[in-house]
Amino acid sequence: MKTTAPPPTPPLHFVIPSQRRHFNRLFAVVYAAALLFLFHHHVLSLLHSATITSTLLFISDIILAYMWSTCQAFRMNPVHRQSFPDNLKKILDRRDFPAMDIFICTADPYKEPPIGVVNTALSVMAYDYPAEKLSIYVSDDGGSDLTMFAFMEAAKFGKLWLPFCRENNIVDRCPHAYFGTNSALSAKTLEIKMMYESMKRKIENAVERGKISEEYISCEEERKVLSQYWSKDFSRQNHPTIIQVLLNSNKDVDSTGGPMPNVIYVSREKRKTAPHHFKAGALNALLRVSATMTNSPIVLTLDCDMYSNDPLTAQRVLCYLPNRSNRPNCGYIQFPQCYHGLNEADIYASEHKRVFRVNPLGMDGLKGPNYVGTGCFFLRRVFFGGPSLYVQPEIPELGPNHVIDKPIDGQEVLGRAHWVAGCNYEDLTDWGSKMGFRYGSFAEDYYTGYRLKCEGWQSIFCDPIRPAFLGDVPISLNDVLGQAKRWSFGLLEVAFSKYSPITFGVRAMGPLMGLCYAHCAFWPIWSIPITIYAFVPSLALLRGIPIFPKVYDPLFLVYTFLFLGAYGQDCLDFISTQGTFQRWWSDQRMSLMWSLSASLFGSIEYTTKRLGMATHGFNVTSKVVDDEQSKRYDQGIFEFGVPSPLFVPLAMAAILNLIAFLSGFVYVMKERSIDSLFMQMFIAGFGVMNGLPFYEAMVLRRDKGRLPTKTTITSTLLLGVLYGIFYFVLRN
Ligand SMILES: O=c1ccn([C@@H]2O[C@H](COP(=O)(O)OP(=O)(O)O[C@H]3O[C@H](CO)[C@@H](O)[C@H](O)[C@H]3O)[C@@H](O)[C@H]2O)c(=O)[nH]1
Ligand SMILES: [Mn+2]
Repeated sequence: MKTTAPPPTPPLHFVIPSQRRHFNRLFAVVYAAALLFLFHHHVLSLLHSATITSTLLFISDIILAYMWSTCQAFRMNPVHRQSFPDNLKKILDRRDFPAMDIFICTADPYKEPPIGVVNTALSVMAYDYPAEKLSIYVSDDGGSDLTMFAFMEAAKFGKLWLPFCRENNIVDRCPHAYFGTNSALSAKTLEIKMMYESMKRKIENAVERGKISEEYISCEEERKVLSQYWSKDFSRQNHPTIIQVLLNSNKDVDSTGGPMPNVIYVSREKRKTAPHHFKAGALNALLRVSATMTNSPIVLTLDCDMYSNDPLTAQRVLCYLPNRSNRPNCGYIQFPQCYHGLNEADIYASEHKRVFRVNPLGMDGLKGPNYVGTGCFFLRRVFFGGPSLYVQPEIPELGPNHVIDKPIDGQEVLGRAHWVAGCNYEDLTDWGSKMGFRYGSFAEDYYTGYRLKCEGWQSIFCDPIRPAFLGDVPISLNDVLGQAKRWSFGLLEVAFSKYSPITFGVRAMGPLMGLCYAHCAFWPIWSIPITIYAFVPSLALLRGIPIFPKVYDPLFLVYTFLFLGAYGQDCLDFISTQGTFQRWWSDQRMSLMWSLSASLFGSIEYTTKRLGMATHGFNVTSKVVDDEQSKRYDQGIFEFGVPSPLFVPLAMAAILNLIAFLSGFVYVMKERSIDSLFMQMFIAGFGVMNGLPFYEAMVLRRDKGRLPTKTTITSTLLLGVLYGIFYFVLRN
């Protein structure tokens, strides 16, 4: 009898190990040997005569060596993936696509303009996916009628926008992005554009005036909903739960009669007496509310400033989830954070290429990337214990297998939804500790992903050529540093907790994965060596004191190799992930600035918190753009403007390095030899190169974004004090 082979199934994805792994492994061995040589020398010279400078340099080099060694874990086995959503239809009928719940967080209508949040929502409502299987949940931690109003408008506009995208096969399904880039418009398109502009005007007008004009409220029903916000004791920190089903896929249809996705607005209850755990708390409230209403097996989390850039993304995820990935226990698919509107040099290194694009490739070759807070599709099941250890929620209706057979706008469902969004609901439950998004760190994304990995979940990194999501970046240096300060704080909370990756993580998920997480958690301690290297060599240079080996010393070669090796490899990693040399230069400069300022302040704040001296809140990054600021940003000019303490250590280092370099030059001319001071001259010169935007902002610029004179003066005075201390220390 003839047997016929089953028809070959077309591939949904494949994975290719990076060729670079061989080189990386070899290079790691050579580099480690050089490090041993350096430390051999350090120990000998400390034993011989320990000075303050040599001790400080020793400490710096230990930390740098720690950062380098842990970083190697990312380099041992990077992989690249490709997925083929086009093949999906040959395997899976559209009717069998799993349902998805999409969470969008917003927290402040003045820092996060509602029109932006609406654009994000519309971009995912218009996914190329059966609309009735999508439910969009908006979490409004700002408890604002402005956001509610914006979404009422969006629900109406969506009924035109979705069929329009479908019929015209639009790829940019974020209206703002679409109308911003397309100029030749047909009559139909112009009509939609006018509708969009009119919605935008209303929403922006309401935000500008802080209240919604009478003429914008089109019916009694809308007034009733909005008036909930207008009661006397309603405030952002004190209000009852508001849940509003704005679109119901069982009832609402678009302008062509096709189904619409569910759109549900949620503002969880807030009381001043109950902790609300910031974004993690908001996401957990959404997890529960959505469980009572739709309970889809797949959950996407999105920040309000990150819109979908590719309608196929939800289908792409089905190439991996559920159970199609060859990776056992794969619990989530993470897309990188990519951004639009970066200036050419990306002066603030807002791409965060290492964190979002390079390191995840390395982790994907192990057990998968970490969660980065947005653009991540989870199996709902991951929020209820490890793959083989189910943690039962306190009521069975919240469990991932619970089936809902009641209408989402019925009393029974809504009643339960309100109850689980209550601010005391989590008391005495496992939410935030064993269930849901984890509490205890401002980097709730990092921490949650980390704990899921410890429980045995794995993940997949998906970085398609057309970015799946595009986000906004902060465009002032103060915002950029403020954001990095919050991250530093959050990471230290994990690094020094009982779940520290270095002790707990390494055991729970194996050495290489553990080292990856340990590298990130301790990232803020870069501030120690960078601060020391920014100040100590130059202070010594000012007084003509050599502290490094002379040029013909073999140790000089070791230093050169270590510096060039680390920088060179970093540059290679960066450029080979669609980077340019110019952007790499910005990236290395920002790394120095984050360490010297954001991490330094983050560490100080963390210490004061641990000592019980202060408490801190989650400072939401502003997404509002000032026209003048934005013009300067586009020209690649640094934006200082405000007299922020975050600028002070940076300005101090910039000034010191310049003076030291010049005075070093004078010494060298006098002595007619550069041998003993070369390394310090080089370090100061390097500081000057990186400090160029500062000199310009202090002296040459006259625009509003210059460095405030107050900051320059403060920095100079503090530098004087530092020099005084150093002078005193060196004499003794
Ligand atoms: O109490 C809060 C505070 C914030 N958010 C939301 O959290 C998101 C992220 O806040 P944002 O100020 O934009 O933080 P970023 O620094 O830009 O975000 C990065 O860092 C955060 C952790 O610090 C992660 O949650 C983000 O996903 C990640 O993009 C936004 O959608 C906010 O609306 C809330 O819902 N409730
Ligand atoms: Mn953000």
